[in-house]
Amino acid sequence: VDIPSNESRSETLLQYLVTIIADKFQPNYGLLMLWASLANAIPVSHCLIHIGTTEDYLSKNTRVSLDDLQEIPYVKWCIMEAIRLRAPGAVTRRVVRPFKLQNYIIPSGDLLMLSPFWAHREPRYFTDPEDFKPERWEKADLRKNGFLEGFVAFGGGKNQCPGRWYAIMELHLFVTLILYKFEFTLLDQVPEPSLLHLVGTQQPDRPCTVEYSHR
Ligand code: HEM
Repeated sequence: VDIPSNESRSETLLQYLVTIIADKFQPNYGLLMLWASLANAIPVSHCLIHIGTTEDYLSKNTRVSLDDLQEIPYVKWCIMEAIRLRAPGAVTRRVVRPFKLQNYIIPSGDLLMLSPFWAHREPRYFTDPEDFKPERWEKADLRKNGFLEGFVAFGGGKNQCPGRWYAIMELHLFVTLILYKFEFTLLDQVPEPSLLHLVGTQQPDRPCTVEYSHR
């Protein structure tokens, strides 16, 4: 599909991403979008709206190197903040040996669960936890693969998600490419996330229309 710049189209951005085949790099990013939004519950759209309406550094580049990504940490902070706010609902472990936790003996066979979603709402670790504040990630040593204290979206211990840095790098690249290619205008107010979909596939609590065009 060869799309002339600025031509208006009726299909959604997601439809467009899934069907384009003109550029050898694009189909993978379309699929990645689907994977990220459907499988990992990351509100990339929120992140796009935020960056698209607050940042002005995007040019017409269509190729992005790892060095380029280092120059735009703000996009990465937005991604980390999106992951923090919409982290997985629970990480589960089966107890194999009884052990004492405070005053309780936890018997073997029990399931222990940690909720990254709720843990990320702990004000001791994240001030104004419900707010989308990408700047809080400035303190994290992301270049050296360090997270913020209290951030457990990828679990922990020896079974911590082995795909975490790959996932973050791909999202960083994907969001950056989308913003290089498209310009977004927000036509509605930014909706709240639907309370019926706290984890899993995200949905807004009301329609949110965004106009997009080729840069
Ligand atoms: C933003 C995206 C992602 C999130 C939020 C995420 C989150 C998680 C979480 C919470 C766990 C459980 C960790 C634990 O039990 O302590 C996990 C495990 C795992 N993840 Fe991810 N993940 C993501 C992307 C990926 C990707 C892209 C891959 C593969 C390329 C991947 C591969 C795995 C595997 C293989 C495990 C099982 C590890 C084990 O049990 O030893 N994940 N992930």
